Amino acid sequence: MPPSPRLVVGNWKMHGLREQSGRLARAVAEGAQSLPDDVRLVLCPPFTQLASVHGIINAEGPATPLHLGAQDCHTTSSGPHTGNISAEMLADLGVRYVILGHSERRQAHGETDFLIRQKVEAAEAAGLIPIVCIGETMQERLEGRTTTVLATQVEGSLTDGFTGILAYEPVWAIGSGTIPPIDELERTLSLLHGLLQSRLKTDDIRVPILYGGSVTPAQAPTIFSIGSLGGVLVGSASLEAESFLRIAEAASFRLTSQSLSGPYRS
Ligand SMILES: O=C(CO)COP(=O)(O)O
Repeated sequence: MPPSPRLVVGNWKMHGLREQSGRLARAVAEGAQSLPDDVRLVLCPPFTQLASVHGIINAEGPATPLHLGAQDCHTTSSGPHTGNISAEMLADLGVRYVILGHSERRQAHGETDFLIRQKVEAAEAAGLIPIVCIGETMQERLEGRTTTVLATQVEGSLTDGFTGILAYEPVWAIGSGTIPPIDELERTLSLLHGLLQSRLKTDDIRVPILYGGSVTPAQAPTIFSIGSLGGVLVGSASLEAESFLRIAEAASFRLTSQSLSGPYRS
């Protein structure tokens, strides 16, 4: 059976005014048409650009490998929550994916695993695919607590029948220009697969695991040499069409077919 397409997700964070966002989305949409068919792209612009980016993606027609994602949602579908956006509102706009529990939200907005799980429930109820971020800080890593931290986050942030996407983003790697040593990353992915098995009480894990943190065109071939990797979550390098598309090209299994026998690919 051919492997599932890899996902290359661009998290634009709080970047992008109308003109620049439009230019970036159009360039990505155009480049996406010539990508290998085992790669899918997701653009996650700020809320203010979702509608216009949706228009640009839609203009490419239903067969486009490019989809729309948001960067957060509220736990409920509507109500007196000034300044918040619900999963239902996102779905209504044509959004398909939503990033939840990003470390920048965990740290700057005090988001807990429990809150994130409630958001995951809301996203699932609205028909969105949640991309749940987890990852250890440098201090936790130095204290040898990575496994415990990841186990707690997987246990607390995911719903019982979770069918979304898990993104492993070591906090210390984000924006640092550094990625974990590749053998360590491979071991962590294997660990996460085991944690998913016990959290979801099944050996048949279909949850793709993405890596995020300083993914660049230069690092991408090394990262994608891990056959079991479901894709990547890209920050800064997604703000330029050329670098984002180069990462997407490197995601194709055609380049990495020799390493497809990863430790837990089913
Ligand atoms: O936080 C990230 C994606 O969600 C990663 O950001 P960078 O790719 O800029 O390190």
